[in-house]
Amino acid sequence: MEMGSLLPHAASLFAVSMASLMIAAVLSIVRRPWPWKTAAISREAVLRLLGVRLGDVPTTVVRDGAVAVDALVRRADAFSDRPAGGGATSIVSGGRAHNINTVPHGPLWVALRRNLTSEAFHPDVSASAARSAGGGAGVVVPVRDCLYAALFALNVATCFGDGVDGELVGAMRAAQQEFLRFLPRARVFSTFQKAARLVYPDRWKQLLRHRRRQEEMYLPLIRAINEQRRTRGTPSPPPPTTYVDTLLYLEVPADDGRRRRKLSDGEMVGLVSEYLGAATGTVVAQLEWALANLVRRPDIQTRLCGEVEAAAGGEPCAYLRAVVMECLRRHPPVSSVQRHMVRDVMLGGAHVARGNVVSFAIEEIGRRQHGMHEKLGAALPHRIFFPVSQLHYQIWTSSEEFSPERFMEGGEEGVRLAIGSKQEATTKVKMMPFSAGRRTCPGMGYAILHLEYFLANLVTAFEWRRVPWEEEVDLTADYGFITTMQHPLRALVVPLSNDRSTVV
Ligand code: HEM
Repeated sequence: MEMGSLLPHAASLFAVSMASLMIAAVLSIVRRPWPWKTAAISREAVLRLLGVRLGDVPTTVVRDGAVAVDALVRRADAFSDRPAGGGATSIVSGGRAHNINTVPHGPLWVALRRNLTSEAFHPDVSASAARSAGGGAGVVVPVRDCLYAALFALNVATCFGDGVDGELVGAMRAAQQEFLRFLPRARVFSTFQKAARLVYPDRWKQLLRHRRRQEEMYLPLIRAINEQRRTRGTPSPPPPTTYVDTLLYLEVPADDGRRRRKLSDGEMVGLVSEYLGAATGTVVAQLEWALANLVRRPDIQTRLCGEVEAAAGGEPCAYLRAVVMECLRRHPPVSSVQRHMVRDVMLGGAHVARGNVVSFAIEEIGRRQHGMHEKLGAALPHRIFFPVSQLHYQIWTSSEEFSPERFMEGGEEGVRLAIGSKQEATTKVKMMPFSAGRRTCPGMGYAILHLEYFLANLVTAFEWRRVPWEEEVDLTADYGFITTMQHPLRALVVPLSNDRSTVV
């Protein structure tokens, strides 16, 4: 072989070896314990300095209701998918398995969502679970933890039935809360997962540990229900009475689009975790915000309690609904919703490229206050703002004030809670706490039922007062996965039936 023909070969060999050496060097640095941990500089900050943004995508923020509804409802085809990385099931399965929240729009989404709205929330299923959960509201000490325990127990009953051991319910609750606190950190695995796993090996192990714990708790219960169903199921299986029942019945489209298949264990665990998480955290946050406002405004509390007591016969309670609506407007538990763009679009005069994310600032839409986006943006890391210029603000009267009266007859006009269809999208949009369009929250009716039920009972059983030796209740928000009170509510709770007082 001539020297001339060897040279390019040697050069490419040299280049390959150098590249391998560099990759090995980078990996060995990345996998070593990071010295800057001790210097209080985060791994994310260093990677960002180097221009690496794992799990991050340029984001356009929409702060105007009309633009939001135009996109989410009228142009739903382009705005139907969320960005990847919203759930452990999809991350752990490398995008092969999903829950409702993460599955791309298509036949599987239709099947899973229809099952939740038409089967699990069917009055027969909810009623049987509600009966079994009887008295789940419990005793109120301390507010957030107590509400969480009560709502979680109720949702476990609607999910698995009433036979779940109390200790196991407690363990499931602790695991679910820990998992939800961890979930935002798993976002780095949503894109370039292999690289992210090398950079964050401990975080990846943590994610797998969370997932295993859920499997260990949920799968035996799911299998027991399946077994019961099979033994009772001759000649035909009994009608479903819980969410898990509906999932066991369900057949979803197979990948080939022609056949049907049953859900896998992984999918079931993900769907159960989604149900327990979505149905508990949001409602608890709303109830805590509502009670905090009632402590600050005894006049509203007195009117509410009076109305509920007078309506003991079961008439609708307009003021109770107004308090719930005002709470959803003023403190929506989900501050923004995101869409992953499947194609280039023009939005409110701005060009948004395929692959980018559009974030709809639904809290701001319900409050109509300039400057809010900076606060929300600061809480969500790595946001890039392309403000949409077309702002048709329909300002509420004193939008920061908690005023249920605006939802009573003669109050402010043009408010809709659900904006599902293209016809409805022509009405004025003043708030959208459950979002709008195809992926709007399927749990809206269920959530409002629970909010009214719990609130009505809490204000008629107790009086909620400010703790006299403490500061006024602080309404500062903590914009996490769900928007909660930064300083959990403490209130003096006086049972209305007798005179014992309890500080919670
Ligand atoms: C006050 C209570 C609640 C609020 C404010 C709320 C709000 C929301 C919002 C804003 C979204 C995102 C919609 C979008 O991306 O356009 C959502 C999605 C979702 N919510 Fe709720 N939610 C609540 C309660 C519930 C309950 C009780 C459930 C019952 C299991 C539930 C299940 C879901 C599910 C499965 C999704 C994903 C829907 C899909 O991708 O098709 N939510 N919710």
